[in-house]
This record gives sequence, C-alpha cells and structure tokens, in this order.
Amino acid sequence: MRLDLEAKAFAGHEVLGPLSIRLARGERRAVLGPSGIGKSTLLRILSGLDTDFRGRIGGDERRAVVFQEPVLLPWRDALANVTIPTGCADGVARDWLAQVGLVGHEAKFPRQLSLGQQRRLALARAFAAAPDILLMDEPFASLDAGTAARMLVLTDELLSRSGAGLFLVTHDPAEARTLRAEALYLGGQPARFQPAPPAPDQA
Ligand SMILES: Nc1ncnc2c1ncn2[C@@H]1O[C@H](COP(=O)(O)OP(=O)(O)OP(=O)(O)O)[C@@H](O)[C@H]1O
Repeated sequence: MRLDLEAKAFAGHEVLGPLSIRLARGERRAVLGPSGIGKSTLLRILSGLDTDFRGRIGGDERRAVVFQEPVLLPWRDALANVTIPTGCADGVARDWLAQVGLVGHEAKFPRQLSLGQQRRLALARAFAAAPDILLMDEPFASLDAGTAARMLVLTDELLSRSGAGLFLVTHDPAEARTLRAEALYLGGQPARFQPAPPAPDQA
C-alpha cells in the first residue's frame, strides 16, 4: 500500500499533508497525535473510503477496516455478520468466530452480545475478509482495561497468524508498543509526520 498525499482539505481548509506512507503485508505502523489532528482522516484515505484528496494512492493489497464502533448488522446473527459482508463460507466464519472466542455465540444477534463481544465479532469479520492490511481506528477505546488488554493480545496473535499488516490509529503509545507497531506522530497544521514528542518525564 502506497500513499503520497500532497494535501487533504475540508471546505478549502487543509488539514493533512504533504506526507507519504508505505505499508506491506506483515508490517505494522501506528499513527499517534492529538485529538483532531487528522488520524481518522488519514485512515479513511488509506482504506479507500475518502478519495477527495490531492496525491496518489496505490497498491493492490486487500484491506479491511475495524472502526471504534463495531458497526454490525442488527437483524443478523453473529455468523451472518461475518458471512454477509465478506462473502466467506460458513465454515470460514465459524473458524474466525472460534479464533476470537465466540464459540456458542454464532446464532446470537448483536444486541445479545456485550460490547467486548461485539468488538471481537467485528475483528472476526475483518480477518474473514482475508486482508493483506488491517486498518484499525481506535478499536480498543471505551472498553474496560481488562477487555482492552485481552483484545490487544488477541489482535497481535491474529495478525501474526494471518500475516496481515496493520495500520492502527490510536491515542495511546502503549497500544502501539504492545502490537509492536512502528509509531508515526502527526503534528502541525496542516499535519505531517514529525519526530516523537519528548516523553512526559523529559518534557
Ligand atoms: N467530514 C468533515 N468535514 C469537515 N471537517 C472534518 C471532517 N472530518 C474531519 N474534519 C476535520 O479534520 C480534522 C481532522 O479530523 P480527524 O477526525 O481526522 O482527527 P483525529 O486525529 O482522528 O481526531 P480524534 O483523535 O479526536 O478522533 C479536524 O479538525 C476535524 O474537525
């Protein structure tokens, strides 16, 4: 996946660029920076959801996106929430549901699952699409600390097992370290990649 972004603007106001990213299968990067700096905007461009920018995007890697909210189909059970969006076979979906710890929950509707289980269902759906690159936007936010820690370990395992690359948007440098992702810091106006800010005890 290649992005050479010259500029991204909203209503004539430039928020991002210039910046470049290269990301291949098996590589992991995390983008960090203050609220409103442009992290989600960058993820939307990389995922192909936002094509309204100046620059070039390329690479034929399959991409899957995991958002902070699981965005599930409310009237379909967990199994169909994996098979319908991805087109994968029932057996493949059952296997991914098992890998995220949802055996026995296949026939449940999203409203019958906890938030943590819904997040794991969204993770199973993303991996069932057999992505080369997984793009994740704050996927561990608003989970209690224990659930977030388990999700992080699970994500690390599934990335290693599948060989997929990772582009993670997060506020939390510790998440990037746990996932062994190279940290990229966004700063400035319009935002670009910058050197890491000093650690709090050195500031
Ligand atoms: N659809 C939109 N229309 C207008 N402005 C937008 C739109 N989406 C984002 N912006 C602006 O672009 C800038 C970057 O937003 P973005 O959501 O990418 O930031 P972020 O770093 O992901 O923030 P947070 O960490 O709070 O989620 C912000 O100033 C935001 O107000």
